[in-house]
Amino acid sequence: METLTIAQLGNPILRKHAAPLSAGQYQDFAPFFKALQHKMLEHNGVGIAAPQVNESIRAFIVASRPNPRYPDAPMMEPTLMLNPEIVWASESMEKDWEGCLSIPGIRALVNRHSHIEVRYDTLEGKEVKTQMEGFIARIFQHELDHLNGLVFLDQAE
Ligand SMILES: O=C(O)C[C@@H](Cc1ccccc1)C(=O)SCC(=O)c1ccccc1
Ligand SMILES: [Zn+2]
Repeated sequence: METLTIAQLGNPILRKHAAPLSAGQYQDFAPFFKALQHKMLEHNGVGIAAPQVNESIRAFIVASRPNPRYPDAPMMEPTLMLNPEIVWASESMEKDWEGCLSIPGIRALVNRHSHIEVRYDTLEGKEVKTQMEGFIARIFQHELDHLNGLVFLDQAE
């Protein structure tokens, strides 16, 4: 298991637009994605994006779970999402608290779309299209920002 370190705010990699992966590369990155998930769990994250561990590629993990801040958050298996996109976003927005593994100790209120429709590829190269709402939609938007060189403080209220 390669040891990864989490880039902190100020590291220019967090401000880059991450590169898409070609389907032929998915399996090559399998060991890295295992290490990425391990790192997220080590830090009790509910998500993590590849650029946060210095790999500027369009991949992240979403792993919602109930927690003190979001007691009714759904429990979901950590899900790896490759080349993820939002294909539709609701007009309605919701403000709630977020944290970031790259900006420890800071919480901020962030406005996010309350409902989104997303698409992404799985490691096996299968395309998934699905709707998200609530805390999962929030995590997805937070992680997608990381792929586009944004952090939650950029749109904090
Ligand atoms: O930096 C990351 O991408 C991980 C981040 C994801 C995230 C948390 C809260 C809202 C949206 C996205 C974290 O997991 S930070 C860890 C943490 O602060 C937290 C954990 C559980 C619930 C809420 C925050
Ligand atoms: Zn973050």
